[in-house]
Amino acid sequence: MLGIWATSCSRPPALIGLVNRTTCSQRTLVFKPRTSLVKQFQAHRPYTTPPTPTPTPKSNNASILSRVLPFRGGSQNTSSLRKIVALAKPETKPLLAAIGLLLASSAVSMTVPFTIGKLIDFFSTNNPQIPFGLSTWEASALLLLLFTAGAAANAGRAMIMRLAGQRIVARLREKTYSAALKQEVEFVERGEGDVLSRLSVDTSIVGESVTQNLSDGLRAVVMSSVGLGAMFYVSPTLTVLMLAVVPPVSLGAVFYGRYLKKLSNKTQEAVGEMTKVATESLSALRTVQAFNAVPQEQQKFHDRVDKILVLARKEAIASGIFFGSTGWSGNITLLALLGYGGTLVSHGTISVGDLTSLLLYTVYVGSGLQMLTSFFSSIMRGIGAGMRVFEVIDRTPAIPDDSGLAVPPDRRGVVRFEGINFEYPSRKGVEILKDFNLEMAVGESIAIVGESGGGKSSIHSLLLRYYDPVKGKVTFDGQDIREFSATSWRSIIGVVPQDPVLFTGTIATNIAFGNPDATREQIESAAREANCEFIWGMPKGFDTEIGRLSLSGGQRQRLAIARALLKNPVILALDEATSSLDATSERRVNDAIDKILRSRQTTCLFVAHRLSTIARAERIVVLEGGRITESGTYRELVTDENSRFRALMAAQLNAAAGESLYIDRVSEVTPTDN
Ligand SMILES: Nc1ncnc2c1ncn2[C@@H]1O[C@H](COP(=O)(O)OP(=O)(O)OP(=O)(O)O)[C@@H](O)[C@H]1O
Repeated sequence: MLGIWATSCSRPPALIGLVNRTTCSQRTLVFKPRTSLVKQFQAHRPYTTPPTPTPTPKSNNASILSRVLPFRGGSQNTSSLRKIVALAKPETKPLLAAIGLLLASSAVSMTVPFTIGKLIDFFSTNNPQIPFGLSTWEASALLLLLFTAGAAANAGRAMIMRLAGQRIVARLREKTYSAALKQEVEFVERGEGDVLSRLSVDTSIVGESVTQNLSDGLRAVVMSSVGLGAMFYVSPTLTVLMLAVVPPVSLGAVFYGRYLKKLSNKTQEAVGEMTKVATESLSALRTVQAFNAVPQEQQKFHDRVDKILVLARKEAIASGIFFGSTGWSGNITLLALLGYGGTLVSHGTISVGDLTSLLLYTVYVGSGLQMLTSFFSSIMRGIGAGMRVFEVIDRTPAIPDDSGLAVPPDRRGVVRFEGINFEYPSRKGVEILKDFNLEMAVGESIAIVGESGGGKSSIHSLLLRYYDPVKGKVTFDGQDIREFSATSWRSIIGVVPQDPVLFTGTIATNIAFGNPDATREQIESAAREANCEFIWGMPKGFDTEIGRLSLSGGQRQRLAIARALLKNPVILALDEATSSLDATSERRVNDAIDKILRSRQTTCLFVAHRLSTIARAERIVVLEGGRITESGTYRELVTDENSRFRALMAAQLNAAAGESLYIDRVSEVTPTDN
């Protein structure tokens, strides 16, 4: 009886979560861009997400629910529950159909114990009577039809529910993904949003809780209530005897459920730690192998896996005790029922068939109660997962991308950084830029130089509105760029990052990234302008898959330049890779830059490290202590013996080679217009 339902119980929810999380972590390894991963794990400073406003419950029902549900953060629970229910709204029709089918199939299965009882009585009496005056064949055919209809209804219910669940998950994933893509980079890149696991694991849990759980929960309610009613009908005394076992088992289930939830949370955390270790070392496999740190990394991973095992052991012991004791108490009740029921049969109070029906109904009620227990724990998990998912969906990005004015694509204007103070949200109090001022005329090219970590790339981040300044403003044509919609503002800027990311796809789709409507001609022309001649040398040319290529730093940079040029940008932000390129690559990149400077009216802001690039800019500004300390043409700064620029470049060049090498190199460079 109880033993039967206990052993038939599926894997505890916590374990399901564990498996899913592991799968998700594997996905993380595949899809996460390397740079952001490394940044995520190298960042030791905690980043606090802006608090999500806690919605207040609107209806009385909601506040009642919040008191009933044993979960922290009542109003968030109810709001999450409400949103989960709202998600199921488009599926109302299929869900209603499934509920109808569920009731039909449950009604059929509830007749099984009754039918078996009647069959036993039928075969054990001398003069059997079939109800409604049916013949044996007719009764058999009717039963066969009934059970077939029940099975068909059950199959239909399962299919409809599963499909509806998957559609809900799909919608939820898309909503979460588009909400995540609109967040400011800080939220996603620093991993605080934990977007990937919300996207894969939490959305599935929510989908399960609306469909599978709803279906199981309803079935459980039908099974236990109808079963109980039938039992009272057959024998009230025996029913009361059987019910004696319910309170202790329910109490045990509550304690077990809570313990399981606690363990499950700890397990999720431990799995998260394990994933972090694996992601870190796998994304830096070259370093791990170069330093022969494989055993060290294995040990780290082993420690995390061990932690999960310890928790799994606790969970195994708890579930063993719970299911063992419920099974034991169930079987004892069964014995008591059999003993007492047997006496009633021998006294002729009830028939053998009635006793059998009663025992079978007891099993149904038991299964129903068991299902209700897991139904509630799954609902709890669904609500918890929903809270995590809706946190992303409902989050207002710090820099909204679609509100604000549109910038006409042909608008030209002066770009000004005016009295900017800037610090990263994760490093409050550490000022990267202090009263930073810079004016860029239309079509002017400026190279920013300065010490590593001085804030050069941060200027690009402000220009692109990945962040907003704490004080001051960036203006374009006299207008604060915060007045523009971020999407529209970014559409006129071409970006060449330090470490360009190439996406899965062909060379052509990568150059056309963000410009899916670009023609092949436009793509080829941008590639030509960016000196990407290597593409024509490939057997499949522009249709070569990126995944199969191992491109050099210079090639990647030129592809990124082509990608930026295809946008026909008004402003070009180029962040030069710190690592040096080989002489040919450097020349090809510089030639491409030259072409842009000569042929376009594009305002260019270079974060430059190489002398050969720096020399190409019309103006060089030196960034020190968060502000510009020097500005001038290359020749002006290089010929001024006391210039900060000279000192900086000298320090950056090989110190061992000394001043002479520096001077040699300086004299090798032939600036364009300076
Ligand atoms: N997202 C971030 N959150 C917190 N701090 C950051 C972030 N990005 C950069 N920093 C820090 O801000 C400072 C300036 O960084 P930035 O990348 O702008 O310097 P940089 O001059 O471009 O350096 P490099 O020449 O080495 O590329 C550094 O101390 C860096 O560690």
